Amino acid sequence: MNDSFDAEVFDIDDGFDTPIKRMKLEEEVDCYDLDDDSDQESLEPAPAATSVLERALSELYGIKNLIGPQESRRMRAIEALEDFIRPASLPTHQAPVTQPSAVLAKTQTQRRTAAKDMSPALAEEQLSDVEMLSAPPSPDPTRGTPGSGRGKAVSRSVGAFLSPCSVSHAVSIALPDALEDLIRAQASLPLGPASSSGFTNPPRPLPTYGHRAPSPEPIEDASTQEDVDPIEEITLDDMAPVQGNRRDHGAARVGPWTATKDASHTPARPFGRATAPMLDDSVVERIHTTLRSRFAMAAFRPYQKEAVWAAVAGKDVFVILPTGSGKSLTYQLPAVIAPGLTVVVSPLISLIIDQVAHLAAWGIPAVHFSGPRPTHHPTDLLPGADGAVPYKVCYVTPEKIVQSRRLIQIFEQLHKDGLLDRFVIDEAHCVSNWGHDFRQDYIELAKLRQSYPDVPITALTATAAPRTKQQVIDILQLRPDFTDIEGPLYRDNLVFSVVPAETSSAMAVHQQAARMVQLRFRGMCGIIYCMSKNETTKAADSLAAVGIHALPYHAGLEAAERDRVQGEWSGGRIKVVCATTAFGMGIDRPDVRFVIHVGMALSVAGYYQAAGRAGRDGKTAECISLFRWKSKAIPEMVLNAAHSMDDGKRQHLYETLWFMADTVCCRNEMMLRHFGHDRHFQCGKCDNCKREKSDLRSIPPDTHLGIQTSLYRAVRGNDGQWTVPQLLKAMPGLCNKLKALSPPVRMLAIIYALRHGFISEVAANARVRLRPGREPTAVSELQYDRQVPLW
Ligand SMILES: Nc1ncnc2c1ncn2[C@@H]1O[C@H](COP(=O)(O)OP(=O)(O)OP(=O)(O)O)[C@@H](O)[C@H]1O
Repeated sequence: MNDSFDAEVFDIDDGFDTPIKRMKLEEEVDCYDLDDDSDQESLEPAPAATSVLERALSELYGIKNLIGPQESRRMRAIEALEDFIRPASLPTHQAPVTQPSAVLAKTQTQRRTAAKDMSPALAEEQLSDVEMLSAPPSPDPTRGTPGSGRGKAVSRSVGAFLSPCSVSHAVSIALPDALEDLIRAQASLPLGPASSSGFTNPPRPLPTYGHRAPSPEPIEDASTQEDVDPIEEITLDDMAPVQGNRRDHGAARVGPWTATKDASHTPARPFGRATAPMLDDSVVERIHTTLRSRFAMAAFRPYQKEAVWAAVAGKDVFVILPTGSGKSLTYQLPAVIAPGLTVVVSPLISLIIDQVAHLAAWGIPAVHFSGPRPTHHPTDLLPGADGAVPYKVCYVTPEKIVQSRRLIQIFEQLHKDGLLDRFVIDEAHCVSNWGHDFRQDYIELAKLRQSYPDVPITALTATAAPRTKQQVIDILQLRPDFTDIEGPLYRDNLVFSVVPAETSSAMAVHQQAARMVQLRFRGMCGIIYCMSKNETTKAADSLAAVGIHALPYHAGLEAAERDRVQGEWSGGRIKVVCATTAFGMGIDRPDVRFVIHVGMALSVAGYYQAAGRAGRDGKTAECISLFRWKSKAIPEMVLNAAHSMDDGKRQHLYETLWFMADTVCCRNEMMLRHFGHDRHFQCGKCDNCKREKSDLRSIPPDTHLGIQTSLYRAVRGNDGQWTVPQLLKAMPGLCNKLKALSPPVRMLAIIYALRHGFISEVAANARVRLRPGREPTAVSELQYDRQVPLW
């Protein structure tokens, strides 16, 4: 195994901006707490190690506060971290998957200095530690450093445990971010309760703990180590992404989510990555001052710093952060600092108006060109006699920036004068037809790079799966060295559940939703998402019938009426809006406690986007989908998908149906998988994590094969004359095994068989027939995973 690790060593007292050394290590390095007299036998993460673990877990799995005094929790945490950093299962040509960044060091000098202020006994111990650490490495790699008996930085393939106050030199590999941000994140992120249901896998013992490390090597003076190899600065962008899930159980997932393993997909990626370029101290100071004085914010949220730094450094930036995480600041703050104008392309007029109002409230001059009656003329953007631009931020719709010749002329003029600072493409997933909200005009934004090659571009979105992301990068022609910022998309305050609708009638579902609001969310603020404009009015009527005042909102309303509804809602005068997805992106009321879908979202990403309106204040909020399994519209949709939808839309439909029907897999895991995070995860809060019994889980593997075979035969037997609804209806009669399945599971069985090619669709005259596809496959060949449902 030739795996080596790129590691950086930092002096703890100098902060973590500049590594004092970069080195290559042949093996991973654990750092033990030197103050722990009991040696490695009772290795306990010191506080900083706990922070490191928590951060890693938060980054990777969205799990917070998992590390507690209980051994089992700790072990689960360590198991998770181990999975994160252990390279053993990676192909040898790959670099470690995560940033080789966080490294702690307490120099001997510092320890000697510290000893001066200690009591004689402590000082003696401290100095003895220093002496001990100065000792040359043990000639016997299987023994500890001579005379130590205490923890050392030792090579082993488990984890990184760091203690800032007691480790002499420690090297960590695999932590995703600078420690400075770790501490900030720890300070600013509320820690949610640990998952009550815990992980699906039983916690494993830690066999390597308590064993004497095989190859202790102090990393005290890296320059004397043979494996030191000065390396180019490594950023996360240089790192190869994870190839699949390095946990055995996750690699074998089946279901629509495995589609991300198709050759046409980019590989899965790790949670959370970002790297900030270096900036002059004066610039850094200015950024912090601006944050506090102009935006009245005390500190950056996670990942904002990296994005702001990169923008200020003039780089192209791609930011994928969760809904409500504060993406706007990542271009607004650099816009304030830069000398010229920042142009923001945003898809919705309501969103634009909202942003301009926010900036006005902070005293930042902003203007917009959107809608049929703009309030400004493009020449208003030109600099005055003093040469300064009157507006720092200009919002435009994609249509405007593409079509308005006058506006284009002004941008060209500003560009010539060196006053066009940056283009920002908000909701950048709209560029991609793989995205859930594709907008034709966004494609035209490709011209920005062609017309203004030297003007940097920022792309922002909360919802870009890998394929979408790549398409956005290609279309916008981001420079190869663009700064790539991805935060974990998991929001731990959102509780997802899918509730079967009592009947298939739309009216009954609206009434069910109204009762739910009346009983569970009375007096709270929320949104009811409907599938059609018509439905929004009917849903509002149903709420009125139970005494809850709600207003409808959809794109068909007059602009003034839309503004009125949004104003009433944002101003807190009405609590509930029944809306189509027109009321979505950018809606930023903090205290939305529930989002109920009475109609099916058209994609998982769209669902995430809509649900993301909830809980933006960080407090718990519920995202409920009332799903009409009994509705004939669902098989119709599957039926139509084959001949009327392109591959992307069909994939979205299958995934969404799967998301709704799956009663085993954590809802958050399904969403994260959609976004390319191929990891096993349980939030412990969603309906599936809390569910004790599932008819999916109860199907044993051989039955899966039986169902597969039955489907295959059934379709063949009828000479391919089956339509999807016919088959759904006939299924219970076709095979005993299918009889037992509920309608959702039957639907999943069909989707599964279609996705995996056991049956194939043939579209003819707007009807779809099903034909047998490839032979049913033994479950083992499908790498069946006992932890997750086969369909
Ligand atoms: N560092 C910060 N400190 C405090 N508040 C912040 C910070 N950054 C952003 N916010 C606030 O968080 C809220 C959400 O920010 P923003 O609208 O930029 O989110 P977003 O990531 O664009 O969400 P969405 O994708 O849902 O539109 C805003 O009210 C914003 O003012």
